Amino acid sequence: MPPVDIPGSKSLTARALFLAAAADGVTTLVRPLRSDDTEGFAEGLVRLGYRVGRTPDTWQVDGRPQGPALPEADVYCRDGATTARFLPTLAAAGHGTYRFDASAQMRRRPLLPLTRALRDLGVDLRHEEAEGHHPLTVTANGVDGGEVVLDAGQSSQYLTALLLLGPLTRTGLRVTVTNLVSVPYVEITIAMMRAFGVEVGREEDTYVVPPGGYRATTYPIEPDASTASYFFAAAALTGGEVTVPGLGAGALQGDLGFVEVLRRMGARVEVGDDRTTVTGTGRLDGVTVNMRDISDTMPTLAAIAPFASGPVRIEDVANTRVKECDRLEACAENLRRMGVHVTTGADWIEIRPGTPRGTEIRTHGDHRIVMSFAVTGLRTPGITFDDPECVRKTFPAFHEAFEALPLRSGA
Ligand SMILES: O=C(O)C1=C[C@@H](OP(=O)(O)O)[C@@H](O)[C@H](O)C1
Ligand SMILES: C=C(OP(=O)(O)O)C(=O)O
Repeated sequence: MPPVDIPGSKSLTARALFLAAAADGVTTLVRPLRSDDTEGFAEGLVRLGYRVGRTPDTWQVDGRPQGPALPEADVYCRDGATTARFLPTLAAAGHGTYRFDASAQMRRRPLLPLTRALRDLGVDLRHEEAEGHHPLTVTANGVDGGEVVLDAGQSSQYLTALLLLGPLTRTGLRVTVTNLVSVPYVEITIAMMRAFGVEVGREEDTYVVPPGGYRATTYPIEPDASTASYFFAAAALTGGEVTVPGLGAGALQGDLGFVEVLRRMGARVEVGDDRTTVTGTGRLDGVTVNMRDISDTMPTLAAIAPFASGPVRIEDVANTRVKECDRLEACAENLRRMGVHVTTGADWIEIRPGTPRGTEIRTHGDHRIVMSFAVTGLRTPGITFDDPECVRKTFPAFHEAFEALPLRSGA
């Protein structure tokens, strides 16, 4: 079957936009993700006074090492946590008054450890309503730098934001981290900072970022590995085969590791230099897996879990409760509505084998709940969604692309 064309990585696109805006010239992003999150990020840059040009396959950003071009701006971050956490951090390095707000969903999500760290660095940052949530205003006057301690147990994005800020400070930054989740996302950040000319040092739990700014470059965006997980899971579930070009052994994204979970369950997996193929074998074993590093793929696994021959237990995923929705509960709720036996704890979920019944999935406005249970729909007739279009966050054309897969089976 023809290879599946997966759109660009949300995480790489957001970081590349930040780095491009902060760099010392014009940066070109090649094949960026065009979705609500990344359009929102680019629009936020424009509101701050950056120039973002577009061709069908590229975005060009005129970097401004001195910070936003406008002395005042009001930025709406939509549902995007990368936008809502990275852009105020970028603005802090400039000079002006910048207000950030976000959707109701994003307003509920936390950012206090990041805003505390920014305040510890001398940034004047005020929350308008609830402490540690949007909306907020940054009255920026550059950042001197120094040392901060950060609890990154809810989100690695707090650490990424501070690392990205480091080279824009006057003296550099040392960030000591406790409880870090989603470690591979920090590795993406460090690799991308290197591509823009900055080497992050490491002394045990302390990340050391030198001052000196970023160099503009041309940056190709990998296909999104979390998005690819739905297509790989579809192959494993139906006995079909899916190849994704552009994601291979050299990929930056930890979420490609989801294929190793499918391999443990019985699928055939080939990770080449620049492509990955998953082939379903008809076997899908139960598994116990720690998903702390790859928790965006927890719902993908939960959605195929009832078809495994034994229980599927997913551990160490407490922070999935502070994503677009409480994903542990949303997965449990929807599986139970399908008649599947599920138990959950503070940071785990266990799903027993069963035969899911068709139902309307309660999406809670979460793109991953839709895309995950679309995979269940390959084997379960009658699955519909109360908000199918919330996939716009990362993959507006998901339904068309998924429908085009020749994988539907009752097998
Ligand atoms: O830095 C990033 O681009 C992301 C980090 C992860 O978040 P957490 O660190 O909050 O787990 C991931 O879930 C999110 O989709 C994207
Ligand atoms: C958690 C997610 O997004 P973010 O935190 O970037 O809003 C996600 O895409 O699954």
